[in-house]
Amino acid sequence: MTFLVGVQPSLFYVAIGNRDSDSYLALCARGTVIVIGKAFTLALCKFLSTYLSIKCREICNLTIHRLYFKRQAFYKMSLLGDHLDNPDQRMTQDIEKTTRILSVDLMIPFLTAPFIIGYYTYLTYDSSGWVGPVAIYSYFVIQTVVNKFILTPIVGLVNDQEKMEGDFRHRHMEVRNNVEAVAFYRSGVLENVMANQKLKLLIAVQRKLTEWRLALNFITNFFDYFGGMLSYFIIGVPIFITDAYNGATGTELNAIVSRNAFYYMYLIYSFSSVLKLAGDFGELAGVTHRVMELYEELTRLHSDCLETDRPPSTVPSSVVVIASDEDDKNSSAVRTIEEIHGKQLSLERDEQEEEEAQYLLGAKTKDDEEWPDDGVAITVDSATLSPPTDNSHIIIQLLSLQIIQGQTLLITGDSGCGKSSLLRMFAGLWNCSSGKMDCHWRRRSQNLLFLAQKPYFPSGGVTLRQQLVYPIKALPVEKEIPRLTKVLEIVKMEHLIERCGGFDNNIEWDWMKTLSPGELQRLSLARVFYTNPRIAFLDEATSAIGFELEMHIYRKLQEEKITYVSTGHRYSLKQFHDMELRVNGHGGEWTLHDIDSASIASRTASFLGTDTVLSM
Ligand SMILES: Nc1ncnc2c1ncn2[C@@H]1O[C@H](COP(=O)(O)OP(=O)(O)OP(=O)(O)O)[C@@H](O)[C@H]1O
Repeated sequence: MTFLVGVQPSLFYVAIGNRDSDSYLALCARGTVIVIGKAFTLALCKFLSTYLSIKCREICNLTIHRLYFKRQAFYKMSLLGDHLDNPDQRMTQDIEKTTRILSVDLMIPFLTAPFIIGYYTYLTYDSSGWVGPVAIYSYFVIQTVVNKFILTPIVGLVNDQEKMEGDFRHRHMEVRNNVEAVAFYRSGVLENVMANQKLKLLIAVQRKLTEWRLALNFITNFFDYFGGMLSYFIIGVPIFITDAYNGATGTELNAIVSRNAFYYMYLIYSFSSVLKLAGDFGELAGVTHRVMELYEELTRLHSDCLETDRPPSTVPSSVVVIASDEDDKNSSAVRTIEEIHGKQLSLERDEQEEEEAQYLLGAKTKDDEEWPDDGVAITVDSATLSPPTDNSHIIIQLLSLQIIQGQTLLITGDSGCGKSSLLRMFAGLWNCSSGKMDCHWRRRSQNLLFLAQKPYFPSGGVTLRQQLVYPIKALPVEKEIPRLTKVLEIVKMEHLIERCGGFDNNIEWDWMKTLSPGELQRLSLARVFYTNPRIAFLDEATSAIGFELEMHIYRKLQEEKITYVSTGHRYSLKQFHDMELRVNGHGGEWTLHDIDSASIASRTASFLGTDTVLSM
């Protein structure tokens, strides 16, 4: 199409020069059709390449999501992957940029360039002999060498700029997530200074990049415009030096000059376009590097997997269990991943994937029998625990104990002694540095449910039902309503039903910011009553709740026959536990002993009504 559009003026020169009105009208009609064709082709190319970039983005994002959400990789990455900045930015922006530059900006020019350059080289040779192609090719080589020198620093700077952008945005996210605390501290000025520091770093890199781009743009524009002149230098060769068109009339010469100029200019333009892609390549290299770093880090984390209670097959990141009543279990168990979540995209489809999905749906898997069940959930044998990033800090030394269904355990100790860290070890998030910890049950929420110290409620159109059944996925099942209402009544949060406009109303407000800390803790505990796990691990789960409500909740846990392992500071908690593990926090010392619940209950009774908090 470009060729037809390009030679059209030379045909006009002939028709107009010969005063041939019939040819002139025919050329007008032909020109219109060609332009329509060209416009349509260009629009179609853009459409297809954009479509391709969307598809590529989907594939890359789904692949990285799978690795990121699989087996707590996101946790390990935030804990151990300090050298990898802003994984969220890499997933949300860098992948989009990579696929857009690759598919929209680079692919079509790159695919078509060899054909265009080959064809126009032939046309140039045909009309000017070897002088034309040699001149244009030499011109291209010089341009490439100059570009190369400028492009190398640009790649590094693009990489830096992306990192600074991420840090800058992260600073603002942090303020947004903690608006209330910042307002209470009245620390707006300090936050301003810290945000400005990040901004300054970003602006400095952007300035440098802009300066290098000035040089790049100057060189590119210079070669662009000089290319226009070069085509006329070449046209002069057959006319003035080789006398090839001596016999041509003025009109014919006009047509020849117009046609040949188009050939040479288009060849030069094709080379310039390929070189202009160099800028895009620089940017592509910068962002692709960031995406690949993330991919490699995630692959490394999985090759070095800490989790041992699950077969090493990949658990599809988006597989979650549908809330179902007992009698629904069998029907939900036969659902495939596709039925539940729509088509899943998986590059390395795993044989065990379906099996894992069934396991998460509550169906028995064939190796379920391999898991012994004598009521012992966890055995810790001479385990020494340190934070993963600091082996010299010993939290607990040579700990030996068993977590058994039916036997409640209270972990006590001063703040920072390592109570939450022990739960991290039980949950398989941290490994013991020596000794052994075996989890005899599959770590799923129906067996072992962990409530973190800081409650978590996802936001963005999540319904009350979904919050209650988290971490499983809820479908609107009418008959579950009495059960959900009962669960809310236990934690005295039934007023939420009205506030949320029912169980299935999409809530737009931020749960974490709107509900009080006590309400958030009560709603977390509602999840325990809903899930009804065999053992619940409660990390200071009642610290923001009044004394009486705490007693009520622990009594309900006992009524529901849910075994629990709690951490906490309140003396009153002791009466609800059989054993106490006291962590001393000095070089990892600890003591484990039975609790005489009866005497503690009578002592606690004397405090009742005063809501006194006593340190243990
Ligand atoms: N990711 C981490 N990297 C390094 N050290 C950590 C990490 N997380 C916790 N620690 C350290 O491990 C120790 C134990 O922390 P942990 O959160 O278990 O205390 P805790 O007993 O639960 O405290 P609190 O009662 O205040 O909740 C602390 O000294 C803490 O600073």
